[in-house]
Amino acid sequence: MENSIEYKELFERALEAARSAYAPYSKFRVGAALLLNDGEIITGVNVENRSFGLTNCAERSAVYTAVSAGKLGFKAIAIATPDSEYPVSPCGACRQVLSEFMKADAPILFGPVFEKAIYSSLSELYPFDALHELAKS
Ligand SMILES: O=c1ccn([C@H]2C[C@H](O)[C@@H](CO)O2)c(=O)[nH]1
Ligand SMILES: [Zn+2]
Repeated sequence: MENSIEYKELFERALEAARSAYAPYSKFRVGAALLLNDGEIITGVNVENRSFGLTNCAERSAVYTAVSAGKLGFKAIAIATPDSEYPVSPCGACRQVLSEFMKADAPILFGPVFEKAIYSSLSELYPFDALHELAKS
């Protein structure tokens, strides 16, 4: 499963999305690709602001785009950080938001390129959240 074509495609979509990142301050582009239960992929990018604290991460942009389109049921998420040498994992805020919508065993992969990506899961990145089952179809 870890090298499946499905995950390579998901990661490549995240990488492609990262080109649209709005990151003039950090110059650190991030793209995220959410895999829906029906196979559709929805992407998001980090959107920065000159008031730095208002920055929205790529992961949350993807989730909010999907939910705004009436789509729930997220199977996996890939996060591409092409400007980093090493994998960068989702921040705490994004882990909390992902936990609202994804099952504990949902795969989360992240890396600068697919070949260096780390395969993790929501339960590994955000443990002790198993009791909240609303919206996790
Ligand atoms: O997992 C991550 C890590 C960082 N960022 C963004 C926030 C900010 O715009 C830039 C630098 O931290 O990268 C994300 O979107 N997702
Ligand atoms: Zn984040």
